[in-house]
This record gives sequence, structure tokens and C-alpha cells, in this order.
Amino acid sequence: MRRWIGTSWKMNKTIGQARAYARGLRAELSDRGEMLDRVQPFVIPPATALAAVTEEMGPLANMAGGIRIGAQNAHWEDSGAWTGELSIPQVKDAGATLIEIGHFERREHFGETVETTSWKVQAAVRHGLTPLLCIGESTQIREAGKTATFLLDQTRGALSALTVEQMSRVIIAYEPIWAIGAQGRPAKVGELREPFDVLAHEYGGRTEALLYGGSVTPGNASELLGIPGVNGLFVGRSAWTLSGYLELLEVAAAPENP
Ligand SMILES: O=C(CO)COP(=O)(O)O
Repeated sequence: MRRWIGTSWKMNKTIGQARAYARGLRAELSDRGEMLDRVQPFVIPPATALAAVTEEMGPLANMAGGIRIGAQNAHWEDSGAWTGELSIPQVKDAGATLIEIGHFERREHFGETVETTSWKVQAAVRHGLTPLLCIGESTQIREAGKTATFLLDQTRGALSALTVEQMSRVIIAYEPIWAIGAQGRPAKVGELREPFDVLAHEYGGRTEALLYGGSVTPGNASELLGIPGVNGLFVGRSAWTLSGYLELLEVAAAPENP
């Protein structure tokens, strides 16, 4: 099974910077086709650069054996009076085949709830996009011993309306809040075993993939990929440079990481 190794650029990069990254990535992936046998790369640019990145990736964009391109968010309605929002048909039109839903930063700052994640997941599958549902607990929830219940509430709330076939297209990214971003603390492998046991028991084999995200670096990627149930990594800061992302792809594709 190919490992999903992807990055969200969050609110970073101009169109010019995004093009330069994508052009370089296309050249590297074209030169190292064998890497694509082992990893499934995906890149989630800001919406302003979606079309440019899709164009730069050329024949590799969204092809089987190529790179998947995603959007960081979209509205659940197809169109209408929703000033400042983008719909799933719009981000699809710009090249996205994958849609990130419910990232912590959207739950924290933009009012995303379990209910809105559920509407967005349903809209994504209706339009044939892959939902990438992000979940994760706070330090308080973890310290109260409620992580497993919390993760199951977040996933069941978002996914319960799906058919078996639709569920098989979902990707779940477990990103504990305390491990994400510049304020985050890298998780110890031992802290991730129980959450992945729970998620793998409930969703392993029924979904497309289970990913880990939060302070992933080329230095810890290998041990994170070794956790039972982990099918890939979702990366922020370490992959905002092309060289950082390539290093992560190399680690994930390395033969010593079967
Ligand atoms: O939020 C993340 C990916 O969605 C992870 O971000 P960092 O890798 O920067 O911690």
C-alpha cells in the first residue's frame, strides 16, 4: 500500500512561490518515478494557488500514480450568498480532488463544528472528492483520559451519514492539538499508540487511510510511520520548503521503512 505523505501550506505562499515549489516537485517526481510506487504525495496549497499548482504539476496532477492536489476548506453548499466562502465545485474546478475538513485551526478560529464537518464530508463525497477529515484532542481531554471517546465522537459525528462505499474514500488525519504547529510539542510514539489502536479498530480497512500529523519532521517520520495503523503523514512546517518535503518523501519511500 502506498503511503500518503502530504502537506498543507496553510496561509503561506504567493502564487509565484507556489508555482516554483510545484515546478520543482514535478521535476523531482518525474526523475524518481520509483518513489511514486511507494508513496502517494499530496499537496494542499492556499486556494489562490490551487489552479497554478495544478497547472504546474501537469500530467502528474491527480492522476493514478501521481500527486493529489487538495483544498484547505470549502463550504457545504454548492453555491449561493456566502460571502468570502468557496464551494466544493469551485475548488474542484481549480484542480482539487481532495478536501481538508475540520482542521483544528478551523475548529478553533472559524467555528467549525462536528455538524459542519459532517455537512462538508457529505458534500465532498457527493462531488467525488476525497474528504481528509482532521481530528484531535486537547491536552485537557488527554489528561482527563477521554481521548478515545473524543476521537470517536469527532469521527462518528462527521462520518455517520456515509455509505460503506463513501466511507472507503475517506482519509482521517489524527492531529493532536498539543502537537500541532510552532507551539506544539512533538508527540512520543507511545502517546500515539492508543489513539491509532482505537482508530484502526474502528476505521482501518474501511477508509482510504489513517494519517498522523503534528510536528512531523524528516527525523521522526520513520518512527511515526512504524506505529501500527498509521498509513501516512500529514505535514505542515517541515514540508513548506521543497527540500523538506522531498526529504520526507524519501524517508517514507525508503526500503528500510517497509
Ligand atoms: O497542522 C498540521 C498539518 O495539518 C501540522 O502542522 P505542523 O507539521 O507544522 O505541526
